Amino acid sequence: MSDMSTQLQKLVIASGNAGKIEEFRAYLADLGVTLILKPDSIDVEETGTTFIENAHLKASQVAIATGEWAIADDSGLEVIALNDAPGVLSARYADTDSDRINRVLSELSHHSNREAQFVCAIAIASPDGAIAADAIGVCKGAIADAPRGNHGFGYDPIFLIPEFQQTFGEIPPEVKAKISHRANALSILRSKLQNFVNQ
Ligand SMILES: O=c1nc[nH]c2c1ncn2[C@H]1C[C@H](O)[C@@H](COP(=O)(O)OP(=O)(O)OP(=O)(O)O)O1
Ligand SMILES: [Mg+2]
Repeated sequence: MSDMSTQLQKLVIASGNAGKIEEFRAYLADLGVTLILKPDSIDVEETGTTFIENAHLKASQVAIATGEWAIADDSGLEVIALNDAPGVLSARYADTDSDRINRVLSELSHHSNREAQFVCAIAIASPDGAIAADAIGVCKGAIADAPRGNHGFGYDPIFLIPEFQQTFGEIPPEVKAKISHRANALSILRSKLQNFVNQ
């Protein structure tokens, strides 16, 4: 691993989520690495019980399948009053984004505690599938009474940042990029990557 600076020129984004991919492109634009998309044909089963396990699975398997470095993200919403659900099952909580949002809102309607956090685990794997670095980031907030705003993706319209009294659906993307769980995880990961990326 001593000559990584010459190895890491291309990086596959191991995700099929257009919202995440857009954020990765923005957050990693200054890395000086060519970002490539994962082919749709590579589909990794998320069999882990934690965000970090699933991030490792996605990064390793996409790296091996493409023969390139790969970066993966496994993330989700933890609602305190729902015992941290939907958690790792966030993407599988219902069939569509709006159904997933409605399920959280209806399950939370009986509770007064609306505290929640987004969690993001990120892993980067070398072409042989070995995990070179990983990191976890969180972003604390609360669940809004109803969806608000059109920015972002997934649960963003119901994720309220108390400091702004706005949801991630209302907050501009460049502000989300400073405070999100994904931004926090990537900043930790980047400090670990400094040894092998020219930045
Ligand atoms: O910033 C976010 N803003 C809103 N919602 C978010 C965010 N970050 C994660 N989420 C939600 C989307 C999905 O319901 C689940 C992630 O599930 P997760 O399996 O990691 O991603 P995914 O299946 O959508 O794409 P992929 O696995 O191909 O990367 O949490
Ligand atoms: Mg997924």
